[in-house]
Amino acid sequence: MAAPNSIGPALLAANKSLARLDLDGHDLPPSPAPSSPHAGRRRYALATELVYTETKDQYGSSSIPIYQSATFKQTSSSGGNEYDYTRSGNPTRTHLERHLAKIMNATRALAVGSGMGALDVITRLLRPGDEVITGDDLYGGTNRLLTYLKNNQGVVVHHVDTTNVDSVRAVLSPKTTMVLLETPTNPLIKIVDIPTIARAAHEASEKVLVIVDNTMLSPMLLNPLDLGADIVYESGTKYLSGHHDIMAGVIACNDPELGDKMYFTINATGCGLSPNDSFLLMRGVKTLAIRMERQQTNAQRIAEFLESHGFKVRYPGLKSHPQYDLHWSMARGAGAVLSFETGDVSLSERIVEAARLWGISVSFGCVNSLISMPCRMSHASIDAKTRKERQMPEDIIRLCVGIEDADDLIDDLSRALVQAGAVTLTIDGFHANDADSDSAPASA
Ligand SMILES: Cc1ncc(COP(=O)(O)O)c(C=O)c1O
Ligand SMILES: N[C@@H](CCSC[C@H](N)C(=O)O)C(=O)O
Repeated sequence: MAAPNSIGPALLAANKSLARLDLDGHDLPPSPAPSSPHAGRRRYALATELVYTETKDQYGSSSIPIYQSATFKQTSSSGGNEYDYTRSGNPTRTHLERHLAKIMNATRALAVGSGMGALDVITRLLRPGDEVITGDDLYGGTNRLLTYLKNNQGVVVHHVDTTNVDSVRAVLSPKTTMVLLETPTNPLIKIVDIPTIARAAHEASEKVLVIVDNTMLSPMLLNPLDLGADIVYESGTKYLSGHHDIMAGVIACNDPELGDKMYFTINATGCGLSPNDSFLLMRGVKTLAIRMERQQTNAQRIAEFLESHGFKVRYPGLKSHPQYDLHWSMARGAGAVLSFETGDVSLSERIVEAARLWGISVSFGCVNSLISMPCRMSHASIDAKTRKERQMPEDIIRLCVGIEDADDLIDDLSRALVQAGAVTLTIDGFHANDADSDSAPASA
């Protein structure tokens, strides 16, 4: 991808002798070392930029060292060093944040201890009486935090069907301060029109911030800031790190004032990502392109396999997805999370429990494939009544596809489907068994 703007190399060279440079050879910002305002400039295709970083330490280290230090010595009693304390800033975290800003097409990125930590930092911009518009299919933890803010902080939260722009317009008002979107939604894989909603929101209220949770696609497949969002955040626990060995959250924006306000919260509350986890996230990000490529190829095959056997599959890589065109007008890929229904909760239970290669686990975006029942697991914090009102099928199974061999994954899923009694194995292959429900798989 072409760089939107590149820093003039001549300008950098001219100032080099005067400037104090950090590990990346960037001018050092004033303490406490926020991400550089020019961090988000890309020169190469994303797959290259994910890998390409320069550390310019005295040893020519090829990956960022872990500055496992809580405090930093100063040259005088009034300071004098870029970093004083890791809660306020740490060289490993700064290196990661600059790298993230670049790949998220942002001027500022901030790394915190989890995806929910990222949303907490963002929602601390809200004041009592502020109004938030968000979806009716949302990650359970997001729903929980918004409900807390509604019950305890005087924030008004409207849950509407964000796939319908008119439903959003109907509740937009000058009091709206945030519109919080997920696309594809977790777990119903509904697609939200970011540019149209962002335009409508900005027309309705000057102070509105359009926030996109990009956890399901990652910057590899979607850049919400380029589509009109003001802030993008995601759980770095998922695709960005890719191995389920850390918890992390990432926030990015292009407004320096907004970046400063969120940095203030991170420093004040102490939720910045640790040096060790910053290192691991940095390492994970480098393989994002190759992991995502493999994960989506696998996911596409599995979605087609299930659909061809009569299951109702939700995946934006399938032409049958009702918002296929909208998804592809915004995104560069379909991601690797899909869900399907069986028509029967106990049948779903049996399928999940019969799988061997697919780990029964919450989360997604990892190299391992996972299977789960969202209503009992990732979304159990949404009470049963609300789940029903929001039309979340209790039998829905979510598959989070990893990098294993696709044939092995399909074989294991086929075996689980047969063992659970969802399909019958005949001489011609698998045939879905009918269940007494509208959403049951049709007979193949
Ligand atoms: C869409 C989405 N957003 C945010 C989060 C929160 O991320 P974390 O678990 O890293 O706090 C999750 C999962 O937990 C998620 O699925
Ligand atoms: N017990 C956790 C559940 C985390 S769900 C993780 C992930 N976002 C997913 O969708 O699988 C909680 O209560 O938050």
